[in-house]
Amino acid sequence: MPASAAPKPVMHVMAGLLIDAEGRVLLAQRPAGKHLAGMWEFPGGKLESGETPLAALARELQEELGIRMRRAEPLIRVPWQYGEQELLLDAWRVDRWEGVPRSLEGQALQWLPPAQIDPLLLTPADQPILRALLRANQLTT
Ligand SMILES: Nc1nc2c([nH]c(=O)n2[C@H]2C[C@H](O)[C@@H](COP(=O)(O)OP(=O)(O)OP(=O)(O)O)O2)c(=O)[nH]1
Repeated sequence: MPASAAPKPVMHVMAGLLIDAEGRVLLAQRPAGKHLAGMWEFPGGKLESGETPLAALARELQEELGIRMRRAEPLIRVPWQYGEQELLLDAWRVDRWEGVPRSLEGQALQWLPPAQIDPLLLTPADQPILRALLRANQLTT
């Protein structure tokens, strides 16, 4: 099989659901010119080679929002496919951090109660993540 026909490796993407004291979650808007531009997502990004998932999440939150992640717990892993690219979207709840999240990469940010998020404004792969968050919240209230 020619190298070009080899399947692309699955892309492992970390997504951090920052939950504030009022139970709101932080959303970031994907910038113009990128895949899924204009859609809302959870801050995060791809693992770099040799990086552990949690180290990658902590790095992305530092780079994008300027915060130091202090506590995270796994929420759901969502296998997805965008065109030829297979993805594993690895979503964690982050409920403790240092610093005030701010936009360091020009992305719009907003805090919303999960029940008020319109799933259609999220990337398609984030819709199962939102459902998992709403389910988890129902179990704890
Ligand atoms: N970070 C993040 N990516 C997501 C989410 N939902 C979702 O479908 N994705 C997709 C969008 C991209 O196709 C892929 C990886 O996103 P990324 O943020 O690391 O990469 P990017 O497209 O911004 O590109 P790059 O400039 O960082 O290389 O994951 C999400 O909630 N957070």
